[in-house]
Amino acid sequence: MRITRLDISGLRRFDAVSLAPGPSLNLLTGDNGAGKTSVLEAMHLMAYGRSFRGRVRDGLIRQDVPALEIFVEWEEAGGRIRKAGLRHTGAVWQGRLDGADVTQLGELCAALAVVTFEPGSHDLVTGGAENRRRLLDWGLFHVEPDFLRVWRRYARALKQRNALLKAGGRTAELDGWEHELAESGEAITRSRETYLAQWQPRLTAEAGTLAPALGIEQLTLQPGWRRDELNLSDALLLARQRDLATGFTSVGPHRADWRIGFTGIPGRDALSRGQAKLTALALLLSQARLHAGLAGEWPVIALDDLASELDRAHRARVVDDLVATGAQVFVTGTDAPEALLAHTGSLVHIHVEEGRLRPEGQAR
Ligand SMILES: Nc1ncnc2c1ncn2[C@@H]1O[C@H](COP(=O)(O)OP(=O)(O)OP(=O)(O)O)[C@@H](O)[C@H]1O
Repeated sequence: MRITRLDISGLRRFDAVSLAPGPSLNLLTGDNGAGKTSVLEAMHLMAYGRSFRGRVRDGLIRQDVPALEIFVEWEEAGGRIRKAGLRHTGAVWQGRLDGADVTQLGELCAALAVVTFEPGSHDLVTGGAENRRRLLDWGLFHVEPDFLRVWRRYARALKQRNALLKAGGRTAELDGWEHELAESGEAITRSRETYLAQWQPRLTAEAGTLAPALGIEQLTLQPGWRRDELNLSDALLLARQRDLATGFTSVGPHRADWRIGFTGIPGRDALSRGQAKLTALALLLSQARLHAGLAGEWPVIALDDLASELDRAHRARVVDDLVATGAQVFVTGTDAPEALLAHTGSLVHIHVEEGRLRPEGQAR
């Protein structure tokens, strides 16, 4: 998919700006604090319902306005033009998709696919399980039509069971919600397992060029309970007394994680910061490639501050590979990385200056 128009207002320092990106490489340059990352944040917000730098209420809305507004128009591989709008006050949001109101933010997120690599992405590798779970489920939300429905069913049952646990829980009611949890939770886990198995060879190939010394070969799901010994229904029953004491559900796919297997180093704790970044990039790019295979089109790729994240050789390799795929790519930087200038024919260069956007070369 390719974004053909992006309007942003009231986001960080932007008053109201509009961008008509090119179909291939888009470079956003400008001084520190000019607003380059904010452009990627706007796309990310539409695609994920949150920024990679925190929630909307944590400072995303311009100081002097009540709400931020984003409008994105994009073209799908088959030529269909899609439009999405989002207005967010930090507490309340309104969304539109293709001219109709949406009731769930997830509808916007399922429509627009953006993969973002940013300075915090190493957290996917070295940080806690939540971001990894979210990344895995992002892939599934986009390619498995029923996944969102099953996931919501699980989330609802989990909320109900937790509420019952806190209230001292009656057995019959707990039985009912545990049945729901077990059914939907097993389905979520099967989907995650299948997806990871499809992802693994692509990750191995991507990591083989980006970070061959690490020997990344395996992706292993940790389902959130001892699945090799018992099914989720039994695991929930077995955990019930403990869960009644603590007031929350201790087993299930909401506690899942997945691990990357390294043969070249002892484990993820041995990764340098740069290696953690390369591993995260390999994860994101291989997932984008998997998405392209399963969904039939590449997601939009956003690479924030590429020059400070990667060395010269890796920058060139990543940019060259992405240009060859035909994906639409956005790159930010204080200067134009030489890796991009090698692609002048397909490059759209935008200058970001004090919250304004100007095609490079155009008079101020
Ligand atoms: N809520 C807000 N209201 C007004 N201005 C804001 C708000 N939040 C952030 N800003 C300003 O918006 C700008 C955000 O810049 P952004 O992080 O997008 O810049 P950048 O060009 O990517 O910078 P860098 O190169 O330093 O990473 C900063 O100047 C910041 O001070």
